[in-house]
Amino acid sequence: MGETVIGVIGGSGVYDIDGLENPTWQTITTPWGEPSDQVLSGVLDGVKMVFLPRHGRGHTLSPSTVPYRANIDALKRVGVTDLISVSACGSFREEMAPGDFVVIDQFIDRTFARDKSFFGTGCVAHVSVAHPTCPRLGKACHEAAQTAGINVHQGGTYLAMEGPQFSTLAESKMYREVWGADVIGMTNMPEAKLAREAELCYASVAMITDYDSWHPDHGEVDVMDIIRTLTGNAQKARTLVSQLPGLLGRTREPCPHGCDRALEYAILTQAPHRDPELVAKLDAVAGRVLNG
Ligand SMILES: CSC[C@H]1O[C@H](OP(=O)(O)O)[C@H](O)[C@@H]1O
Ligand SMILES: Nc1ncnc2[nH]cnc12
Repeated sequence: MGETVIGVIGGSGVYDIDGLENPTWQTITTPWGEPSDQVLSGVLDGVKMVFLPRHGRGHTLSPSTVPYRANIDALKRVGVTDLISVSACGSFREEMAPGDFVVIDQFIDRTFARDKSFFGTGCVAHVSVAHPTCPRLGKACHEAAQTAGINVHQGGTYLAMEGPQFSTLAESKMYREVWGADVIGMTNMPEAKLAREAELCYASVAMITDYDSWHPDHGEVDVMDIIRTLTGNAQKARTLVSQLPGLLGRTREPCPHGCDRALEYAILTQAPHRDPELVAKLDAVAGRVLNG
């Protein structure tokens, strides 16, 4: 049994969280560069919580320049065990309306201009992302959203696009009709893959802001409309987060789905052939298996 430390990555519109006891903004140094911002640490209902605004306070980082590896390393380094990502998304489903939340369970990764792994030459690892989110944590997010009175959908496929421009109409229709995606955003990849490599339980909550461009009655995405919906969504997200300590508890058992042991058999490079510099950089992410 270990201590629960809840991590929250706040997407567009979510630059802080409410109600933390002893809130402190702290600078975390990582071997992967600077995280998006300082992290806000504190205690909520007796459970440690750490918050990181994905685009930085003031929203200075674009989806392609968010330092995903530094962010995940920093959260792992400060002890996060259970990581919840909240993100503004477009919807491909009539019933997933602006203002609704969707607990994501699958991804289609269309991003191409980002570092996608902590591993590489000198320390090669292959983790499974067949089930890229933690079902236990996803269930807690669903319950938290219901308790918070949010119209929430359990399960959905998130298409991660590179951006920063929104999709063309042809892309929007293809993602929806041919590929079967439910929501679209620009940031959950490689975040989810990196969280798995760092052996973190990861759940993603999509906050729907718009119908992308496919919907005949809604026309194209308008950032002013998104921002209007985002403000209400951000408050709902903070209410959802405030329910999580009660649902997750102060202590945790090993993840029943194995998220916290994802690297157990994943590293292929034999010990004498590992690059000591890369191994040193992996201290937080993979120290459990490399130095254990
Ligand atoms: C607000 S418009 C597009 C912007 O919002 C989403 O950000 P996040 O996923 O961090 O909430 C989307 O991915 C784009 O970055
Ligand atoms: N339609 C959309 N496409 C990509 N990212 C988004 N974030 C919010 N709405 C979006």
